[in-house]
Amino acid sequence: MVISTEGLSFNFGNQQVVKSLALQVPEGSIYGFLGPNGAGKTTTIKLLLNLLKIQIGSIRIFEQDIQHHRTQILSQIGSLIEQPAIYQHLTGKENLLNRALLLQVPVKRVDEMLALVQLTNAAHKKAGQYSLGMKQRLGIALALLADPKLLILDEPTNGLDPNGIIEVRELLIKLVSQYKKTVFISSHLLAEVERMATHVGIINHGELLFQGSIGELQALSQPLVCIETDNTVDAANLLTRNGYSVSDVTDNYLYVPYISKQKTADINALLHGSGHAIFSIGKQQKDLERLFLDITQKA
Ligand SMILES: Nc1ncnc2c1ncn2[C@@H]1O[C@H](COP(=O)(O)OP(=O)(O)OP(=O)(O)O)[C@@H](O)[C@H]1O
Repeated sequence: MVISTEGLSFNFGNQQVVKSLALQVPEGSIYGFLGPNGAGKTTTIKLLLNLLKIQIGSIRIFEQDIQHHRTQILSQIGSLIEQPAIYQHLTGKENLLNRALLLQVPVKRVDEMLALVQLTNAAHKKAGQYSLGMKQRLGIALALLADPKLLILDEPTNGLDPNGIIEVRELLIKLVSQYKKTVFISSHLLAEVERMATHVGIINHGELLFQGSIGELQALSQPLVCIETDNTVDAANLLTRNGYSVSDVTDNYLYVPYISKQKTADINALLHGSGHAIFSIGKQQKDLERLFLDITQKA
């Protein structure tokens, strides 16, 4: 594991904002750390980066305890929390050159990083004139300058337009697939990370409610048969009278728990035989956003 925490808890005064967290972040993963606003994501990230002092529990990064190997571990982590620290009056390239000098990184990395985050054409433009998406990418380039093995990003897509979100997403996928990095990314929107995350941790009120691969998360949701028909209320009553349970009814659709292909065909025949027009019928996995809301609202 690249990150593993045990019994990690944190209080602000008498408010417990992180509760006995056991994070497991595998090497080479894009780990989506999800939770609604105020769930405790930023606090957890600050603990991982040693910006807040551990009160209870332990953190191991690269299989080493952060309290004993702080400098060594942190030199291998690139991070972006809240707004990237960018000098607005300097160009993108000057920002990177500045940091490269500070970190004693070979200057040729600057052009490589500009190319990686697709800012080569904007290298000589003042960072203050960058769009939000460009600033985030510059922030990621700054975080990558020292070639860290692990990238920790706190809500990097916050406030970006759909194009900006896609650009950041594609960059992160490239970092993992081509450059073998591990990426830990927090978000309050599942939709933003579900297309890139390989693993997910869902936190609410400081507690980890789910952790696993994206496949394991999907497997939690029960598949449904989604039926598009003319009179959904009548159709739902007919199905109920015939022993089917109906999960949901809307103006155009009704949903029945999926049992088997044969049962789906039986439902189709039953509705059709009773004069209902079936416009479409098919198996549907509950969408992840719904599942995310279910998980976070139960807590
Ligand atoms: N410095 C602080 N002093 C006191 N309470 C704090 C402090 N920082 C955060 N909190 C509280 O801790 C809780 C968790 O906050 P945190 O910022 O970790 O959540 P989050 O999941 O990152 O939310 P967001 O998406 O809104 O940033 C919140 O109730 C917040 O008000």
